Amino acid sequence: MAVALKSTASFLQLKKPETHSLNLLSFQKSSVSVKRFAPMASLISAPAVGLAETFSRLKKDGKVALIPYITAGDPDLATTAEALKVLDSSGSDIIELGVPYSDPLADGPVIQAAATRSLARGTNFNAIISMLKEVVPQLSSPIALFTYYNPILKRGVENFMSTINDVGVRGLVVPDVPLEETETLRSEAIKKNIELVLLTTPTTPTERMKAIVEAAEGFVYLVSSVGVTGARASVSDRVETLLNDIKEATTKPVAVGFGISKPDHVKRVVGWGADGVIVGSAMVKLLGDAKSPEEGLKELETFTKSLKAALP
Ligand SMILES: O=P(O)(O)OC[C@@H](O)[C@@H](O)c1c[nH]c2ccccc12
Repeated sequence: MAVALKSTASFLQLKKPETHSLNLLSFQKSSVSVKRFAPMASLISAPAVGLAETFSRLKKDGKVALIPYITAGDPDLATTAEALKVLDSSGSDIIELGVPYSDPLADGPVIQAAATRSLARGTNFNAIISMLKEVVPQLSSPIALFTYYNPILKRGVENFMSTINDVGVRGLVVPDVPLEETETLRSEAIKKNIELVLLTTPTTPTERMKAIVEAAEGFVYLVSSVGVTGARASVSDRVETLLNDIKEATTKPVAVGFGISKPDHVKRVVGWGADGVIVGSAMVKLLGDAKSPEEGLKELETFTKSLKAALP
């Protein structure tokens, strides 16, 4: 599927709705988070730290956020649960967890294949939510859920936000909603304490980029190159200029993703002033290619540590 990611989600295409049913969950988290969100403690639990706050803590120490992405349910949800813990303890600062979707139009072959395998195994949204309910209390990194728009629409925006908030998700990345359509998403997200990350790309016109960064919560996601997700040989020099342009428009943190797969890439992007680096396909490939879940998790740990070591 060679659909190019042009400007933020200018490629919105709504597909047929899925058939998952809504499953509202409520649960209590650690005393720390209950204290932190005392007024809503009976309904809502969330990890102590959100995305924007994670960035400001790191910045104080001159550090840059490591943000791995993995697809939920590949090879299976039990392994995803373990992978989240491994990522968390190997130096990640925020973890982006992808909800597998049948028409992942911004994804390259690696993530597409992972989503296909995951769906073939029967992974669905409710199962991901149940898994997160168990695992989020064991993590110190906040989770940003990545999903295409259709699963949100299917459940209703308000219900979707409540559901993910109830299990402690702190951020949301939705690649196929144009800025003009994010209003409802954003207001419902804010009500439920979810930070809605917005994306800008090399083809986003400056004025539009300014509107995007103005509306972004948590951090600004700078897509490093046009096209779909997937490891690339190098990170384009243009990222430096793009980063400078964004930094002129906002003081919000900016994380760069798309094609970052090696410690060298990480160093380059950090040298250009990024506040965070997002690494997806390279992580997904390790888990997908491994002979066993155990082997995949070991490789994930080694790889995450090698990226962490490349950060300040
Ligand atoms: O896979 P890469 O090239 O490392 O890119 C990041 C990434 O995987 C993650 O953020 C992502 C997965 N699917 C996406 C679709 C659109 C934008 C971003 C994403």
